[in-house]
Amino acid sequence: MDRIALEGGTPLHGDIPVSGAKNSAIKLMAASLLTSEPVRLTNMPRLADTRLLGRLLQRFGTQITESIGDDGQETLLHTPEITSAFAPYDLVRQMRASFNVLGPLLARTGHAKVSLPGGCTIGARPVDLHLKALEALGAHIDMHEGYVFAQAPRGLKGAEIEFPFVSVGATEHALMAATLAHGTTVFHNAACEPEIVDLAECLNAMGAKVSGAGTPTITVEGVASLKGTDWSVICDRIEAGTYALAAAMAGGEVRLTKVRPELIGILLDKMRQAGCEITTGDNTVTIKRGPGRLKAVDITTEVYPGFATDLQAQFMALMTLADGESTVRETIFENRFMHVPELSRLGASISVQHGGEAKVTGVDELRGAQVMATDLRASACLIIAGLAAKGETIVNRVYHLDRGFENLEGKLSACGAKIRRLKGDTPIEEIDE
Ligand SMILES: CC(=O)N[C@H]1[C@@H](OP(=O)(O)OP(=O)(O)OC[C@H]2O[C@@H](n3ccc(=O)[nH]c3=O)[C@H](O)[C@@H]2O)O[C@H](CO)[C@@H](O)[C@@H]1O
Ligand SMILES: C=C(OP(=O)(O)O)C(=O)O
Repeated sequence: MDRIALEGGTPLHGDIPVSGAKNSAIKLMAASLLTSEPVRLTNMPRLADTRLLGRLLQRFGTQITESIGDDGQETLLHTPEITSAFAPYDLVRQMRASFNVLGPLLARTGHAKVSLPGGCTIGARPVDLHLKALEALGAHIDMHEGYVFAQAPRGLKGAEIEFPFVSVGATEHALMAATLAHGTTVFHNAACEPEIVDLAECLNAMGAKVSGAGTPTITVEGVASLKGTDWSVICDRIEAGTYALAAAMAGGEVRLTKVRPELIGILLDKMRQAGCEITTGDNTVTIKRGPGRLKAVDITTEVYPGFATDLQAQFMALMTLADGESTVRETIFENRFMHVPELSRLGASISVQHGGEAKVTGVDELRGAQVMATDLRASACLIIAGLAAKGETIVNRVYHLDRGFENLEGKLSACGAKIRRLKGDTPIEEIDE
């Protein structure tokens, strides 16, 4: 398994282009199942998750062609016919969002058998809201041997659906299914994340009738069929935020390009409060940090437009070196502090309290050590910490990172970071060569 080696202490200078969003790309790929015509996704990130979902879609009969065009990397997905509506455990367990093929398969064919999902181990992450929403749309759902068996032989039908709490995945899942339902569906308490808007707009370009995406009430008038389209994947706000925090941690001056600054507004406010100098342009964000120490700032994760849970670990890394004590509250997932013991190996001072709260007391320095990446964003947090730690940090188990960050070493080393990938089982003693 690959590892990342970092030599901390070098300020970053340069441009970092932000890729298309993983969390949008994978839903858009699933949405392509809703039509027999080709869907061309541009500004596509090439990630372990997009590759894995591609393999799953191929099992259903999707033909996939990858190329490069005017809007970056492209993936053409074409499913003239669903040849199988079976999503096996081995593929679905590796990535939570692959469960979202259930709705499109069901809407298009009237039946599907999909394994219960896996994904980052940051909480129990049940799929009850997904299944209740599909049932409300008229699906008959059975579960046995770890599989969901769904049937709607006469098609799905529109319904009024109130989510008891906000779920990004359940909103996206039910939204896709509702596009082909008979009649009108209204979702209340829907998620408002930018990736939902991206999905809804792409579905509309395919001929769906979705309105209200980006607000808590989404209305979908079902249509008989959808057509193909070309769609540019929205920028990855989590990747953008991660590099903004990396620049703040390492010092120097970094300009993020191909980004929509308004999507990371809350993060940038928190970084300004901490003492970073931040300027935004139409599609750029510049982060500058001088030699002084940053100030401790508190954060609480919330649904969009609040502070993103997917940036909590990376922000905590920044706070480990800030002046004072900061409180980090995690309200979305019940087990998303797995990075804390790993940051402690680097010398951070953090105590986790009951109820999803961590107190971070800034220390004068971090020192390089071997650490273990436990999930995707935790991996990014360890990379950020390693950029400032004295000496060498080795991040083990980087396959998590490869799920969601395209060419991370390339992007950071282009700005002067001393970072490299150690392939496979390179012995630790060879690391200093
Ligand atoms: C692939 C993808 O887009 N992943 C993102 C998505 O995950 P995901 O879609 O899994 O996140 P949700 O918004 O659904 O989860 C929010 C909370 O609801 C709970 N829940 C969810 C569904 C359900 O049926 N029952 C239930 O109890 C979850 O356990 C969690 O505690 O949104 C999260 C919150 O912004 C992000 O951290 C993830 O990066
Ligand atoms: C938690 C994440 O991914 P997933 O939902 O696929 O596990 C993430 O992107 O941070």
